[in-house]
Amino acid sequence: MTAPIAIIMGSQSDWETMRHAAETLTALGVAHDARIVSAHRTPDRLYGFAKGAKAAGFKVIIAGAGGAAHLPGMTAALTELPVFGVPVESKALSGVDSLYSIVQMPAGIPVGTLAIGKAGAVNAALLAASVLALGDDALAERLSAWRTKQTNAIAERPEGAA
Ligand SMILES: Nc1c(C(=O)O)ncn1[C@@H]1O[C@H](COP(=O)(O)O)[C@@H](O)[C@H]1O
Repeated sequence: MTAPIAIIMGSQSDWETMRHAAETLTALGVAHDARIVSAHRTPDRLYGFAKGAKAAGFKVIIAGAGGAAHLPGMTAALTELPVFGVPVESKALSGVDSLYSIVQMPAGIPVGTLAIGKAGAVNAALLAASVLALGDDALAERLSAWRTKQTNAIAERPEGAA
């Protein structure tokens, strides 16, 4: 059976960021499939993946890319599955280029755009899991437990305070 969530990224170099989405999904017990797909460098692979994603059984796509980050938008243009875009932090412009490339989609082709970098990758995974949890009570409970654990890990007083 195909994993319900695809994590795609434009380059191997994005894995350092996108692995945080994979690790969050693993912590939630959600199966996922990570792949390198580039609108620029492997356009045929992107077309085949995005056109076939729904039939393959994917429910949500997380797409991370940096710089001229066309991957999330092009993926959304080719499938009606929900697409969450993660702007990868670029060297030249610190990810602002990635963010702007992903966030300003024209009306009609939506990409849910997250924050730049690790926080965006983690939150993309949590959002994707929330979508799946609408039809999966056991996952909804695991998500709730994940939140509780996070809350409990935060101390009430800062270390070093008198
Ligand atoms: N933005 C895109 C796309 C795309 O949008 O199709 N394909 C690769 N890239 C990005 O190029 C950056 C540099 O890639 P390299 O490190 O391979 O040179 C990566 O962040 C990747 O996401």
